[in-house]
Amino acid sequence: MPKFAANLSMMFNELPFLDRFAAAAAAGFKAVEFLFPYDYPPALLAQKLRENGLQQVLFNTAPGDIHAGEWGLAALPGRERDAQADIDRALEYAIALQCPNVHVMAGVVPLGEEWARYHDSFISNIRYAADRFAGHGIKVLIEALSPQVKPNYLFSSQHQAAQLQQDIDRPNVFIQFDFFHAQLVDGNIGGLIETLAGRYAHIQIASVPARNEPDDGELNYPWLFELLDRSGYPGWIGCEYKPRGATTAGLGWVQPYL
Ligand SMILES: O=C(O)C(=O)[C@@H](O)CO
Ligand SMILES: [Mg+2]
Repeated sequence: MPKFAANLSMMFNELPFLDRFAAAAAAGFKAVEFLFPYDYPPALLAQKLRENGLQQVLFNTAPGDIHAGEWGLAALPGRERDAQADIDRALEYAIALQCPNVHVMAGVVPLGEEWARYHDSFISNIRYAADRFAGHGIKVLIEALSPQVKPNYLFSSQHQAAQLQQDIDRPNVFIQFDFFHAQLVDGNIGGLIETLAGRYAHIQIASVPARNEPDDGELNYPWLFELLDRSGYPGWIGCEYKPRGATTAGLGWVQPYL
């Protein structure tokens, strides 16, 4: 049976952020993920999780200067100190929130820059994160982002993610397999579920192409959920979608699984 985590950055947006925990629990979710915890002290977020009987299953390292076009620092040559400080800060939150996965965001490669230099910085910073997190049993996740959402991100394909994972060569580094991006870039989601089995530790879902509830569009989600079960996927599935209307009104698709 698939296990679903509410994404509190996208879902329950009708409410202030700290109220979304209770709303997710009231809707029947047992786990949550979100992009960034850094506006709140770790103890406050831990309290929200505890009060609502929720498990935190994923968050990201800080994005850097979003207004300057940054979306993660781990691949940026010359920014190693900042990237590693962000990784250290994420580790503090992961420990406080008992969160098993942290997505370490790579960053954007500006046009005209040499991709290989960014690749090498990414490998080195992800190894740093993996070694820091290993003693705490925390996994480092890397995620391919489609150009439609994040142009010139370091990597966009699941095949690149798999190659990077191999190059990084650390046992606690896994792919964050987002079906929305994967369908836009690679297709063949069923084939990827099977060929990459064991190499992804977290999944995210949304309809394609609208990125709404996973009950419409190109992907047949009930079929994919069965395939994930058959493939023995043990992890969480993050609901990283933009509700078409009120969040609770769009939860019909998840009712059989909660
Ligand atoms: O955009 C996504 O997809 C994510 O999962 C974010 O965490 C990173 O852009
Ligand atoms: Mg995602």
